[in-house]
Amino acid sequence: MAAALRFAAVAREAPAALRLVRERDSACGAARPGAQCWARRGLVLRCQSGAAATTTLKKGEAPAPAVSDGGAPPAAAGFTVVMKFGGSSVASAERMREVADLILSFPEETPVIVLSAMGKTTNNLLLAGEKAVSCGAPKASELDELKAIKELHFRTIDELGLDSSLVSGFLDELEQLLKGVAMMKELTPRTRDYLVSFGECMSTRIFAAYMNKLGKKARQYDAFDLGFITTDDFTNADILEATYPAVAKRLQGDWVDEPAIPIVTGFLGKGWKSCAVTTLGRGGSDLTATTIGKALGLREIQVWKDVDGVLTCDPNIYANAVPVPFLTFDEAAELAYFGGQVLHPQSMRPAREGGIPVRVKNSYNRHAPGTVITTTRDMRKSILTSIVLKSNITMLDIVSTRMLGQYGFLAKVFSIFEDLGISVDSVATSEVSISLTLDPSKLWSRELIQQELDNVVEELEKIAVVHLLQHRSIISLIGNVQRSSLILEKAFNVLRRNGVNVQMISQGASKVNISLVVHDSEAKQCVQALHSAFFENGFLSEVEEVDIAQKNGSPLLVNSNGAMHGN
Ligand SMILES: Nc1ncnc2c1ncn2[C@@H]1O[C@H](COP(=O)(O)OP(=O)(O)O)[C@@H](O)[C@H]1O
Ligand SMILES: N[C@@H](CC(=O)OP(=O)(O)O)C(=O)O
Repeated sequence: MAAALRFAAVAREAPAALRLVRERDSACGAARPGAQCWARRGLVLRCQSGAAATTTLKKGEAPAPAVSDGGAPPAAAGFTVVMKFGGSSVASAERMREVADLILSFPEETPVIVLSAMGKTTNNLLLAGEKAVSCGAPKASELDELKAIKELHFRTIDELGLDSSLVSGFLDELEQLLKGVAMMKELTPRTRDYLVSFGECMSTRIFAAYMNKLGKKARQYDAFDLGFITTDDFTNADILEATYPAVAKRLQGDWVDEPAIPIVTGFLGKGWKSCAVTTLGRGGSDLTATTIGKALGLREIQVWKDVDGVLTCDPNIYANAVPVPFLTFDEAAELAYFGGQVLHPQSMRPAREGGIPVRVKNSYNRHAPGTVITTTRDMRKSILTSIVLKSNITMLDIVSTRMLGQYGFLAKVFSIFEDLGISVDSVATSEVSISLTLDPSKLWSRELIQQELDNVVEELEKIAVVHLLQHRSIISLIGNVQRSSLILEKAFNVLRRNGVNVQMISQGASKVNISLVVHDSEAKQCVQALHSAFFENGFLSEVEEVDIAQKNGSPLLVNSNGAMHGN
């Protein structure tokens, strides 16, 4: 009774806020009530009471696009490139001016523009949501992060000479939403996705308005209304196949009706069952861009960042990192998957499938050549391409309690991970033992981490002796694994000289990545030492010299520092 009274009192205080959260979390409480939902080929269903959830599609299977006439897309609109600008590129009015100028400096292109949220807006939204859960409704309007978001967006609008009504509705709704979260004392993954969508929804509206003010016709799109159809895995949704024809049809159709540069929200989609706003995982705007590139069959996909391309290592770990001019999709995907934050882990897939080059450029230094990512490249002179660090991972050493020659051990181990829904990163095996690392992003994004680990260990202990090793790092050496002996020889020399013991080694089937597991406390120092050995001390020319000597029949000599030279 007391609880009911309290609830009624809160509801009176801010009914709009509660309604918002309830709408979000109801069966189909999408951003647009009654929004269309993609469910069956040739049918357009209204999303009501989860009606669309009646189909039996599995994850990865594609529902049909939201087109009921089944017609071919209209004549190609002539889009040539997609240009994605990340949060750092559009962090202020000044940056938006710069980006507009950059786009206009390519008059020969007909681009589709994808934007992320301004600056640190996504982080601020997430933090505001988390604080709202425990701050109490009256304080939700006073959260520092909300103030920072309001201040940034109003100031940007003011400095660009635009109308504040472009974002004021969003900012009011955002405040109501945070109050709602505060009242409910709960932030579900679904509400979290809706919450962060405000960032991209506002940045794209501001930028489109600014382009129009400059006299360049632009049209804003929310990806969840454009045809980005995803799984309902809130906070980390996968894009479904139906997205490609839906997006192509809409963008091309609109262009034919009235040409205007599309300005699309990155990072967002629409869950195919829930019809609610979903997000593609942090940094997901890269994936939005490559998806549009493939959908339209564009000549090139450009991702504009705040660095001169993909670098030889994370510049925050080691400032001597330098740009890598060329990468293959395989190399870029491994680099992203193993922790290189410069690209979203899934973003290479559409580009690879469409055979569309991806160019990583610096919006702060537009003339720098950047990195070009393609299907193949000349590997003859390539040894190591980049060093990537993924910290704070968990490693498991699993030793079978059965005797040698028992079959089915690996299968049993992996079925335990499958049953518990835990993803494995790197693996090294012998007949009776397995060492493996667990994907931290999968664990971090969920609660009860320790409990999950305890469950894994408990299950595994039924068939094996298990050692759980935490605070480990994976150092991934991305490069030409045709030269793996050379890479390993050099790497182990460096690590030995630094007194580091490698705890696990794994070379994936992709043949572009050798992973070494070390203790977290040694990891950064290892990356720095490896970087200076491979990239800073003439290693490549040293190897070339040796290659030539070997071709000429002279023996290979290695000195006490691990350096090689021909005779
Ligand atoms: N190997 C790497 N090469 C380039 N940048 C990297 C690398 N590893 C980590 N980074 C970090 O990634 C950042 C760029 O990615 P991101 O923040 O997603 O850019 P944006 O938000 O502009 O899309 C860089 O500022 C850099 O700090
Ligand atoms: N704004 C989202 C999506 C994104 O791609 O951002 P960025 O391009 O700034 O990494 C995020 O911060 O995750």
